[in-house]
Amino acid sequence: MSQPNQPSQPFEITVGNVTRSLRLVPVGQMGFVPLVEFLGDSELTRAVAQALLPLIPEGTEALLTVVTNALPLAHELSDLSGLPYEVARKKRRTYMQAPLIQEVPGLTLGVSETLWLDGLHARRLGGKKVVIVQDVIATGAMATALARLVERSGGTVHGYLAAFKQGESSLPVRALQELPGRVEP
Ligand SMILES: Nc1ncnc2[nH]cnc12
Repeated sequence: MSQPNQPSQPFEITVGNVTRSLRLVPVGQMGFVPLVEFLGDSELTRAVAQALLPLIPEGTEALLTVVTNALPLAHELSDLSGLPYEVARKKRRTYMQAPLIQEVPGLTLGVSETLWLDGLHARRLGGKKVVIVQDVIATGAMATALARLVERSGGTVHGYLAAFKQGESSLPVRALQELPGRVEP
């Protein structure tokens, strides 16, 4: 059943020669936001990674992302740039060794979450200049939690890259485009 105040117009984005109509999804009190989906869309993922490539700060030595939607993007960016990447999980896995555990307060598309970074992977970030890679940076809560994981791993945060920025966060984010933070029905 469609929701009473569902906006009917999707939000259109173009990156390189790829255009997508993003459907608007309801989020808490924010109204509706255009949903960015990289999963299952290798064409958009590649176009975004290619566009982000020149935005990777000089001197970057590694990338850090978080499951799930940003993962294909980080993978593609790693492939194009030759930079290694690490991935924070949202579930504990039994094979993790001394994982770093980091709480993320309330997120745009959900409630609070916990991040898990395998100790073996954390060690690979040690002493490195690390750039955080995300699909969308909205409040910056996830980006800040990832930054804490970098610091706790002994690395330094060298920048924040996102395909899209949404609303105002105080972080120095490099993004391709702005998404409307709230779409009125
Ligand atoms: N618009 C959006 N699409 C996908 N993931 C998001 N996370 C926060 N905002 C988002």
